[in-house]
Amino acid sequence: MKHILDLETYPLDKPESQEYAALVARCRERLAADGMFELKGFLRDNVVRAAIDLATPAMRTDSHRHARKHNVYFRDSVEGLSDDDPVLTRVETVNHTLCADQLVGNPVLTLYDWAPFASFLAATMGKDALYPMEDPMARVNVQASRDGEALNWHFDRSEFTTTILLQSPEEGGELEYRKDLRSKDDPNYAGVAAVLRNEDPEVRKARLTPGALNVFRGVDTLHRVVRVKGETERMVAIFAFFDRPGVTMTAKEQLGFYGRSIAA
Ligand SMILES: O=C(O)CCC(=O)C(=O)O
Ligand SMILES: [Fe+2]
Repeated sequence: MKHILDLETYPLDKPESQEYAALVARCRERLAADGMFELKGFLRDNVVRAAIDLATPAMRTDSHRHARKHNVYFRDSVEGLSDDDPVLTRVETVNHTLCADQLVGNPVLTLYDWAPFASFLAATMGKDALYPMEDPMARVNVQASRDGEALNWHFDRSEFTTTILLQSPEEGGELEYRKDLRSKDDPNYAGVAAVLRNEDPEVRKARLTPGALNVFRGVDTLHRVVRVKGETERMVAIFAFFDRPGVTMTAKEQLGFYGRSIAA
């Protein structure tokens, strides 16, 4: 793993060490303060390059182009809101996805299956454990956004999202986010509508660095990727972990997300 990750700076292989404890503490502080932490240079530069080179040809020919209109909840309706409520304004998302079965040999999969990675993420999130999925498609995705495209405003369905940016576009592609916009007890619809109108001064923009590990609390943090501009596509690896082992998607979910389905 030392050829893939910078284990001198980020000693994920030494969970008993003081350095590991200090790293976990730093990540937890950032999560509490910013709703996000970023570990720059986590994936080694030559590995980032290899991950891009391996994914790019398949991205051109085999990726699933997913274009959809959705609201921030990815739901058709929300109890207590009329269908024309500004909170349910539909925004457009376009991106291109490669699934784990199309990433064979890619170092992002090697990282995903390395158990200390899941343990480290769990520790930063204050969880006892996290487990990789058993779904042959959903485990790891590499998503590309091309000129004029982006993942639009949404809350995540899972509590945390774990990504590594592989390639930045020439322009755009930043992660724009509004921390703690809602909570379990308060959906803050007025606040959601204000962000959608571009009227919330607390929205922040993070320019992610290729190779950096990024973890954020997307369940209460409204976020989007800024529309990409230019020839170079934005490419990001997205890692799916759950707090129980053996999670899979149904065939219907696979079809909905990826336009095809394969059995686990
Ligand atoms: O592409 C990114 O940086 C964010 C991805 C994201 O928000 C998601 O997968 O839910
Ligand atoms: Fe998200």
